[in-house]
Amino acid sequence: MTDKRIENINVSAEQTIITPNKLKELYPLNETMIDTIVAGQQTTKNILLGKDKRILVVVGPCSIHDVQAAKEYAQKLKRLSNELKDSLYLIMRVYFEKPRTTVGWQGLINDPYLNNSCELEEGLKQARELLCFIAELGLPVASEALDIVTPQYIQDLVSWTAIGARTTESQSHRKMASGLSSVVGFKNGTDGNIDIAINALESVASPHNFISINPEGQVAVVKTKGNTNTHIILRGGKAPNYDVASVRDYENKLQKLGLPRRIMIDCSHANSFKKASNQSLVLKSVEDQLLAGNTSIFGLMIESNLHGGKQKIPQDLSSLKYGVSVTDDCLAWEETEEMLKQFANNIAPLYSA
Ligand SMILES: O=C[C@H](O)[C@H](O)COP(=O)(O)O
Ligand SMILES: C=C(OP(=O)(O)O)C(=O)O
Repeated sequence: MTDKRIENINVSAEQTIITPNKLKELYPLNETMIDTIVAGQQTTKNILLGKDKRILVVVGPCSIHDVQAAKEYAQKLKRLSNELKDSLYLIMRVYFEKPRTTVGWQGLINDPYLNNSCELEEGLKQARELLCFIAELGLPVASEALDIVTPQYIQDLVSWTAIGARTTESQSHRKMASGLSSVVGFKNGTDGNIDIAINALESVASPHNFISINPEGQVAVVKTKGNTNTHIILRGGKAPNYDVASVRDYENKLQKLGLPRRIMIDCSHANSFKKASNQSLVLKSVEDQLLAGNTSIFGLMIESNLHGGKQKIPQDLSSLKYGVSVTDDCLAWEETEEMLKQFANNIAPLYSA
């Protein structure tokens, strides 16, 4: 007999989960957290607009897979941020959603137990609990918005947002970003295409309409006002793109389109050939460019963890090494601290006037 099913042929299960409002009731904000987020959103905007001359540094693990290790990292970063606050504004990379080139672990929200059980509700709970902890510490957070529904659950705790290289050209991501309250950075494409990131700036500045969920979890049409607090992020492509000539080229492109010449440099990814130790070379080039008078580079991204390197997720999770990345190669905390202190010290003359 002919199988006449016409839908859900490739769907194996469907499960309703907690609503955004219910998750927020479980992990509510207090005054300290709200103060952290307001300051984080406002300061990143001021740096983007050039009103605050400090360099924004988005630094932290490639991905969060262990909430305890992330809390330990956040405590260290908070201390360092107090120390370097005259020239650098440190904001922690707290990335819960990983875009993959093909397949692989997709982050804490998607698979919090790292065993393909994909307990997404538990992932959302762990993510929100961690964000509340970091906000309570007084440290602002940066995250990538990859899934277009999850912002309803956690975005109130995020002060800066990335749209990744694999989704910068996606209309759905641009529409979602047009409604975000934070500054949003768009990466160039994995092949190095910068035009898709520049086009994204124009798209997200406009109001949009799209279908998502509301805080009660009902399907809703979201109408956005458009977000003009946006910028491009140079992450390298077929070749690195942080050098003086590339940066000038992108500044000119932005200027020709009447867009603000504001650029963040990602020291990792294709700019480092995915080798964590190369991030210091990128940082050195940024330092030289700033000292030579560059005013378009306002921010940096660095991938760093408690311990250096990376590891494959083992079958036997008891052999997972604590504080080591399960995605991209990361700098160790001590190297990160040393590198940022040196950078802050070297660019200090720019802040002494
Ligand atoms: O930032 C992390 C990775 O570079 C990104 O998620 C892609 O990873 P993959 O190429 O290993 O899938
Ligand atoms: C996935 C990331 O970067 P990209 O989109 O540049 O590959 C990331 O920053 O974690």
